[in-house]
Amino acid sequence: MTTKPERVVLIGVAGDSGCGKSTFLRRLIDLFGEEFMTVICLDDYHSLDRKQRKETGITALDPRANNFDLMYEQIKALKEGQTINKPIYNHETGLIDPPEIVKPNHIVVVEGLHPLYDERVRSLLDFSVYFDISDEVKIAWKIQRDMAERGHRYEDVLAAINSRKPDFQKYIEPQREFADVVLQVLPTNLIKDDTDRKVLRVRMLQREGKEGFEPAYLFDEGSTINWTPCGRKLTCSYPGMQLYYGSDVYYGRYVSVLEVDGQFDNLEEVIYIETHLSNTSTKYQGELTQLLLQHREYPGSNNGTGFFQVLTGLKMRAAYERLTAKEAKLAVQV
Ligand SMILES: Nc1ncnc2c1ncn2[C@@H]1O[C@H](COP(=O)(O)OP(=O)(O)OP(=O)(O)O)[C@@H](O)[C@H]1O
Ligand SMILES: O=C(CO)[C@H](O)[C@H](O)COP(=O)(O)O
Repeated sequence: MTTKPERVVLIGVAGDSGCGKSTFLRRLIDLFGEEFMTVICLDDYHSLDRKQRKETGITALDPRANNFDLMYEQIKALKEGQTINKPIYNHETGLIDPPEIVKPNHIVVVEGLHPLYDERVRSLLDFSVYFDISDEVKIAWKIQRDMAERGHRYEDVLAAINSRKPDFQKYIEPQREFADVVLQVLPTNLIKDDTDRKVLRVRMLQREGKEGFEPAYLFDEGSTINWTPCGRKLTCSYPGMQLYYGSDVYYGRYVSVLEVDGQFDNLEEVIYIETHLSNTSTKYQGELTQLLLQHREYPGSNNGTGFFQVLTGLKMRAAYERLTAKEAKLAVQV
């Protein structure tokens, strides 16, 4: 950590395992810097270890396998600037290790399965994102990772995903109602019956009416826009690229929706898209493109997943700047 923070800004990153949270966290570190930001993985609040879960048949997604009282107390303490003694869940052994000391930092990110599940924890968050990956894409990503990197068999990966599904639907998915941004990753509409899942349709749902959060928009705020970018300015090989902007109602609340379907052939040309967006919370024209270019090797950099992850990160930075400026202002007033 750099200096002692005046105001700890708390960010929630929610989603199932294998949905791109770690990639997003790397993008946040690029924006905020490692020293400035501390990540708390909520797996550390598992109250049942792997053996106990196996014996009881309770999954890690089930709230009964997690200690929300301790999670709340400790996250609240961090937000209040206090140091905590956080438990550690060891994914190698499946056991709960002795706790570690965590100090407050300017930005504290709580990431994992349940950052928005418990009403008390949720109320502490200053900004949140939920990664909503459709089953088709989730399977493709998980199979790719677990087979290539972890030596798992195709049938085992599929069985693992299916066995998580009931509790996922009961306890994890409903949290998307509470997120400020939901990133939906869906199969493309540009290729009929696509099974490759290389080309993706990605939607960024931005909550309307949150104080200080100004959703990004395409061309004209409040309009509905379908945009096929000019092929001379944005090179896209088959099946091309399609963008959309409009508003929708999500869990009974208004959201602004941005959508990118397709992939970028040439990342430098993303600037063309960026210049047609407003409220991006960039510091200079081209910053979004620059951030993407900085790590073209991150998964999804050539499509809407990377693009919207960067945009969400920029919105989090704006929230941080707004909240700390407000806090500083209040401090001056008293
Ligand atoms: N945008 C993307 N495009 C393509 N593949 C992706 C993308 N994001 C993630 N993946 C794939 O999914 C895998 C999991 O991503 P990541 O590690 O970021 O997820 P996670 O939510 O942190 O998972 P876990 O909680 O299990 O660690 C990556 O190794 C990669 O193979
Ligand atoms: O969904 C998960 C979050 O990452 C894990 O499955 C959960 O934390 C249990 O971990 P493990 O399988 O290593 O016992």
